[in-house]
Amino acid sequence: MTSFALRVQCQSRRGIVAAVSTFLAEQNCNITDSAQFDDVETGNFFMRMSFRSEGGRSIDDLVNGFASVSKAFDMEAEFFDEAVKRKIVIMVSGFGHCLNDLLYRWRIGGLPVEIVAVISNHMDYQKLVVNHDIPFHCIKVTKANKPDAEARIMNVVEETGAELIVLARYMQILSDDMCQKMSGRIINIHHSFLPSFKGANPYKQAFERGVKLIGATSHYVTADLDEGPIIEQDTIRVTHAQSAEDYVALGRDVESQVLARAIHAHIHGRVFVNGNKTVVFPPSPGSFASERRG
Ligand SMILES: Nc1nc2c(c(=O)[nH]1)N[C@@H](CN(C=O)c1ccc(C(=O)N[C@@H](CCC(=O)O)C(=O)O)cc1)CN2
Repeated sequence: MTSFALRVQCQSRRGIVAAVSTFLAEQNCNITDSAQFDDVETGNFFMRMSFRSEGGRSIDDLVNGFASVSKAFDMEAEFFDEAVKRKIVIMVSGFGHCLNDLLYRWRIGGLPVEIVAVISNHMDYQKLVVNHDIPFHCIKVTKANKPDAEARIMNVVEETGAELIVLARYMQILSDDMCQKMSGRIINIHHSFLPSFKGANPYKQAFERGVKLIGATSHYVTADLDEGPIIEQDTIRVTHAQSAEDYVALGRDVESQVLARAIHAHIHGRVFVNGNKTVVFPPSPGSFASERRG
């Protein structure tokens, strides 16, 4: 029995949930999980439903059948098969802890994606990546060659059919054009609890400010550096006795965990961009793939 999901966003009005659930029942589908959010400030409505098709309906059957409901409520609607793995490209610079964490989670089945390529502006992690039988591309970036370098990056994305780029501590600022072209399809991990300490060296900034908490933020990438819609965040405590170098070491785990949570939410269709914010629905039951030995 196939497990599908449906994402809906539209202007809020009465009857949306009733119309969608009635449609699914009429298609012999059994709803297994449902979440919705009615943003009274913006009038935007968001819904995500997981369901099992007990009548052998295909995605195309559902899309075609749903057209009248979608039109009636002027919806943006997307059906997807929850078993189909999203294709992702991971990008990294000099700090490889998030990449390493993602590769481990992927290897044990904890991150159900297809990693179609890893791209870096350094060679440090070429062996690690190739040892996972994943294509590795080293694309050096300078201020002079940035347009050409980004063209090569986009070539990898297009040739592999990647739906998502993950910046796993990739430390190059992407052009406005690339951010526009890939809007909602690039996730970054920033090593601070945004909006504090944007830009380069956030741990140094935090140390000089004398904070008692450091953190990490995963967000969609926009042209405005580290200003994109936030998907996930977390923090850990620090003390007066620790240095900025200590923060770098202490921050690794929280950065890796925050990024993994953000990617998990995105690939399961649980994240909706709502202006400069996001709506993030909780994981569906059983959505954490059964892990196996690493
Ligand atoms: N257009 C965007 N590009 C990137 C974003 C973003 O939000 N919008 N996030 C960054 C990641 N990042 C912090 O998380 C970050 C990366 C790089 C820099 C920076 O100042 N880089 C300098 C130096 C680069 C180098 O010497 O290697 C630069 O690019 O000129 C600040 C913050 C990823 N890209």
